[in-house]
Amino acid sequence: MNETDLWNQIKAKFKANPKFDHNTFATWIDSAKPISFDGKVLTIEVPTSLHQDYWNSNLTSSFIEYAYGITHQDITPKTILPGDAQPLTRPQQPVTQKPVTDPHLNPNYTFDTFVIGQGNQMAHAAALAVSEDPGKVYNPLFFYGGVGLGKTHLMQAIGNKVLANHPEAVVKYVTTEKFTNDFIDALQNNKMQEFRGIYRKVDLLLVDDIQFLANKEGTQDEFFNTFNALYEENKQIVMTADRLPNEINSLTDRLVSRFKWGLSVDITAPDLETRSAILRAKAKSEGLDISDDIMSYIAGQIDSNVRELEGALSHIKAYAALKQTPITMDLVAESLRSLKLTQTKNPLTPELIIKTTASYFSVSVRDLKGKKRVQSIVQPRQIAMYLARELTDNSLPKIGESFGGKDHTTVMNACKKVSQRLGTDPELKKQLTELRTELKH
Ligand SMILES: Nc1ncnc2c1ncn2[C@@H]1O[C@H](COP(=O)(O)OP(=O)(O)OP(=O)(O)O)[C@@H](O)[C@H]1O
Repeated sequence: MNETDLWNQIKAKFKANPKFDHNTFATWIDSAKPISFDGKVLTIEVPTSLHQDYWNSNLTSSFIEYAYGITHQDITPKTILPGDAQPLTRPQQPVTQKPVTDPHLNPNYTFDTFVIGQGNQMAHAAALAVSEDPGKVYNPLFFYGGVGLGKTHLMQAIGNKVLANHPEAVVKYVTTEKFTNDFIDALQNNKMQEFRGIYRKVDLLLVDDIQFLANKEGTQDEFFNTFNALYEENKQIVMTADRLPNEINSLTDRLVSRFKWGLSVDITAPDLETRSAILRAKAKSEGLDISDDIMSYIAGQIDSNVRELEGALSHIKAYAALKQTPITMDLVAESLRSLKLTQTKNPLTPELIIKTTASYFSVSVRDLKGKKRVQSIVQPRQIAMYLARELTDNSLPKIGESFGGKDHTTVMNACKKVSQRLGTDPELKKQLTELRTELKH
């Protein structure tokens, strides 16, 4: 979906909501122009900085809700002012006859930016081979391993390379969650033909986090059929998971055996040397001046995964900017200490929010996760859902799961109810403030 289609659909939802009257709509919403959409952020241009402020305080949460309803993705708005927009580089005419589908690839996830080391060498080699000869060498290619070790990066590097070599190729990256949502959406709206048209006409299908197929029989069936259709046409399939296919709970045998047709490669945690090399590459790309000693020190301190290594570097960068000092060993040590403190201090999860909200309102956790419809339970439950949405980055379906397996629409409606009541109920505002303070302690 491009920015204009998405924006038009979101705009229609604003228009249909009586909360936004004609004037509000015309002044704040209709005056915005869609600029770009990268799969996560829809950039819109608004006429003045006043509009930006108004968007930030009054429209953002509805926007996110509507965007989720349309795409089943967490999409946030970014407002910019006239003149801020990058000049459009897109050609006026389509250069090829290729169907216009967004591959959803991060352009930074390339082979050039991937540091090879112990733990990912084999995965890198397999990825490169597949990108040079898709559909021929290892099909399917399956990466497995722990979080933040570069599986998504490598998988998308294949996509970027295939597109660079063959601009006409149709490449599609999806998370398993997105595949599942698309499938359910197609079923509910009688759009299976369209769904199959999209998924079975790609040259390269990249599916991330296959472990989320666990316990989803219907989606597994459809995935099996998609897999077969592509495989028979020699189209390349690449998948990732946090474990081997046969270790994924209730993954049907026929899928497990299909996945074994190709090559499964694991990615393991990088050693000290590789971590230092990754840090050096990241620091260079961000123009940071950090000595080798300091680099090794950081790599020695953060030994979990590459995502945390990147997080530590950003933290150090921000810390140095804040203190307006160069990056010295002392500054790094202090910065990492503060990072570790915030990490242990603030593990906000829906579970913790449920527990805190339950004790605040003197109701039980079980009731908040249950189905009782009495007001004394329903309101705390809605408040807990609202806070989980606000204070964690869990998706609506994930939050629903934490509340005893509720549907994402239930969470969405709860957030909506709380937002609406906030305008008229000062007591609710006070309760939310107190809960937020308690949760941040
Ligand atoms: N070898 C590497 N060289 C450069 N960057 C890397 C490397 N490995 C991982 N990264 C970076 O670390 C971050 C996390 O990697 P990625 O998202 O690919 O992990 P993942 O294995 O898919 O994790 P998850 O299962 O949690 O999604 C990304 O920003 C990625 O660019």
